[in-house]
Amino acid sequence: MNKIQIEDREFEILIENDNICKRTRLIGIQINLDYENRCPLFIGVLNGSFMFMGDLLKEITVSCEVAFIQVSSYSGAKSSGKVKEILGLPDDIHNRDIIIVEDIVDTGLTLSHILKELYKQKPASVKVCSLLLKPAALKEPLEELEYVGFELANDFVVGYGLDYNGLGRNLNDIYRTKTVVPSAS
Ligand SMILES: O=P(O)(O)OC[C@H]1O[C@H](OP(=O)(O)OP(=O)(O)O)[C@H](O)[C@@H]1O
Ligand SMILES: Nc1nc2[nH]cnc2c(=O)[nH]1
Repeated sequence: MNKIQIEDREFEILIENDNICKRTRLIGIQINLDYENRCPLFIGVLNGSFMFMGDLLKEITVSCEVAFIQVSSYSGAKSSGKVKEILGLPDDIHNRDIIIVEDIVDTGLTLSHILKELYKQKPASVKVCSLLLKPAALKEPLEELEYVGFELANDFVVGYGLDYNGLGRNLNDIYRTKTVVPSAS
């Protein structure tokens, strides 16, 4: 299935599931080496990370724990407008080795916010593992970004956990918005 339609948008295939699995296996091997004799706590950022987290964890052989958080945006009472709240953040991460698992890092703003909250509990270490990264969209460098599956251009992508209007998360492959070729006139 090279082209798909979700609501008003057409998408074309970008990364096949086979390649995602191969890359995930390599990331898993690297994490197993880096965390030998440690017990990292993997924290997945919902909703998008659920599929990557599941497949990544199958490759992890070191002793580890798993948790999930969700970052919700809502209009707070503050006049500054949007406030982001982190739901489900474990409160016992002092001195723990944390690996945050994301499906995608785009501007990096979501991660920056999560990292700021995590550091308040003084963990031993924090690294980020993201399946996808859009380097050109990053607002500022993220030194915690240690494991990256694929670097992308600034296209909107869906599938393998990522959604368009809530749809497409169940797709096995990753698709990008089809480039519209202007018709000659
Ligand atoms: O780097 P950023 O520009 O902050 O974007 C990255 C965030 O966007 C997506 O989540 P989204 O808010 O779409 O929620 P979802 O995971 O529930 O789809 C993704 O899962 C990241 O958490
Ligand atoms: N589905 C989806 N969510 C995102 N969040 C940040 N960038 C993206 C993207 O390209 N696709």
